[in-house]
Amino acid sequence: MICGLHHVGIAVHNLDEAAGAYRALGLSVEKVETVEGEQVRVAFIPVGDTHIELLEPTGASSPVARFLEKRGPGVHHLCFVVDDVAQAMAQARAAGLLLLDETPRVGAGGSRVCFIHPKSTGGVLLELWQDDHA
Ligand SMILES: C[C@@H](C(=O)O)C(=O)SCCNC(=O)CCNC(=O)[C@H](O)C(C)(C)COP(=O)(O)OP(=O)(O)OC[C@H]1O[C@@H](n2cnc3c(N)ncnc32)[C@H](O)[C@@H]1OP(=O)(O)O
Ligand SMILES: [Co+2]
Repeated sequence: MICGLHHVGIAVHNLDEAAGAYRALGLSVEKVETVEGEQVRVAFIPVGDTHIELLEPTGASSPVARFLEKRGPGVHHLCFVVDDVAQAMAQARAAGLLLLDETPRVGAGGSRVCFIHPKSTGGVLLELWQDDHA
């Protein structure tokens, strides 16, 4: 079951520079971490019940580096919080969506996540997120 919008992922060349615009609006940047598996450095900016996730690539083969090359900086994905990622994946698979993961991968903060290919969702990369520490 989808419980909410956890974050909107934004691809940026430089996380610290990009954070400036959000700080100028009075938002605060929290939880900066590197997620090795995705080759990204991320920062979470709380906004009400959801977050902005800034994504800076840490290597040339990062999916975010490829995105920046092809499309430039901007909105990269939407991430839904789910109560049971395995169940949400099974539901998405049964509906014919193209999952990028057979089993959940490790996301930010040790979450368990799965991505859904944008070509099966009308052009938007989706992430399903189960937070076991919440
Ligand atoms: C830390 C973690 C977390 O929050 O916990 C994160 O979010 S990590 C976030 C970073 N990690 C990820 O994104 C992991 C999952 N992503 C991937 O595996 C990849 O980025 C893909 C989504 C498969 C796309 O890769 P790639 O561009 O190499 O594939 P492709 O050549 O098959 O691309 C097919 C088409 O999708 C488009 N495309 C690529 N990325 C897109 C995106 N983010 N949103 C919408 N469209 C996108 C391409 O421009 C291309 O369009 P045309 O055909 O029209 O040219
Ligand atoms: Co994300």
